[in-house]
Amino acid sequence: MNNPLYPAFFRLDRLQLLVVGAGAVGEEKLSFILKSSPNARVVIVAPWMGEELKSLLEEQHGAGARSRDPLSLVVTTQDEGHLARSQVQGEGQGSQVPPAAAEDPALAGYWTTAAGGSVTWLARAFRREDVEMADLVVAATNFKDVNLAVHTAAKSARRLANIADTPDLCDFYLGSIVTRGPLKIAISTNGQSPTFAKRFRQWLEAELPELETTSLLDNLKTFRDRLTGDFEAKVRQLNAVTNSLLSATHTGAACQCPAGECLVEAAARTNSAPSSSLSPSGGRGELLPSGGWVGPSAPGTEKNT
Ligand SMILES: C[C@@]1(CC(=O)O)c2cc3[nH]c(cc4nc(cc5[nH]c(cc(n2)[C@H]1CCC(=O)O)[C@@](C)(CC(=O)O)[C@@H]5CCC(=O)O)C(CC(=O)O)=C4CCC(=O)O)c(CCC(=O)O)c3CC(=O)O
Ligand SMILES: NC(=O)C1=CN([C@@H]2O[C@H](COP(=O)(O)OP(=O)(O)OC[C@H]3O[C@@H](n4cnc5c(N)ncnc54)[C@H](O)[C@@H]3O)[C@@H](O)[C@H]2O)C=CC1
Repeated sequence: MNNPLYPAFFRLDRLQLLVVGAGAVGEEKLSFILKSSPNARVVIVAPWMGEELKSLLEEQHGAGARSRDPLSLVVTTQDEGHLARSQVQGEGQGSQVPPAAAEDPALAGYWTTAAGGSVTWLARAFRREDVEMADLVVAATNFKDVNLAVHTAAKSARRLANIADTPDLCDFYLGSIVTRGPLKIAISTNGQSPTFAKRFRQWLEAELPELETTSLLDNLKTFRDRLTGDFEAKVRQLNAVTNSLLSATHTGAACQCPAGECLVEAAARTNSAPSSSLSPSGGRGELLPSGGWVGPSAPGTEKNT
């Protein structure tokens, strides 16, 4: 097996992303990026923008004609994750929009999200100095030579680059993404079958219940925050409760919590690790909603993992 990819989870609110090309592929990349990271800071460079991407940006923030005069754009949104046309302020929004983009005469669109993200569109062809304003660069134009020029510029400026039509030139691949509350799953097939990544994402989305997954992780956080003792004791106790969780899912069977109890307490008894006073609900038992974990079988139950 030759699959040496190393996954990492980027904080896109702390990085500047440049996407070159805004057609079908640019739209696909951006729709997944913005869905997963509505707080992302994105600059798009492309002479024209595809209708689907325009709709994604326009529909989600309501009406408003695109304008080349950024000062005529207005702030409107309230909803987290939704994009709204907003006033570009080179100085005030300096942390959001690179000054070079805010001052660019090609500025053709600007949207912000309530989550703190922004999308800035420069309607012109790529220039190699564009990479200077970015930490991460995605090239998604329909011209191989333009994509290659993006790669060359990114590499000479030591920026990380994704070149959508040439996996061999990519520093990183974009993956399929599943989000369930605090749980984020990224899927890659090492570039072999993006369609499988998409299908596997859809399967996970269907199998992983939103509410239960979220409440399980929220409760585990509460449980974790309440633990006392040294690092080893905490690891032991957390392994104890989650070991029981994995055992229940390993066979694919739903968890069999005794009525009114939960896996935390069952684990506390069988592993005699955390006392029931450490259970997140103070003994009432709410780690798992009644009916238990209904996700897919756990792939393995290695110790201490
Ligand atoms: C290497 C990589 C680089 C990168 O783009 O990061 C790459 C490269 C290429 N994709 C191509 C084609 C398609 N890509 C998709 C879809 C997705 N592609 C994504 C990622 C990646 N695609 C990276 C590897 C990820 C991995 O390791 O598995 C996903 C997961 C994430 C995302 O795009 O955000 C997203 C699914 C999101 C979702 O739905 O969850 C579909 C299906 C569809 O659109 O329905 C098709 C058509 C069917 C097919 O070919 O499978 C082509 C040929 C282009 C051509 O022929 O012209 C190349 C270039 C080549 O392989 O040479
Ligand atoms: N990685 C992936 O998942 C996939 C990659 N691809 C590849 O992605 C590439 C892009 O395809 P589409 O989006 O369908 O093309 P498209 O024709 O829909 O869009 C091209 C975009 O590039 C922009 N563009 C053209 N010249 C430019 C320049 N000099 N500077 C900046 N932007 C410029 C255009 O304005 C437009 O926004 C193709 O080469 C295709 O092989 C295709 C499917 C999936």
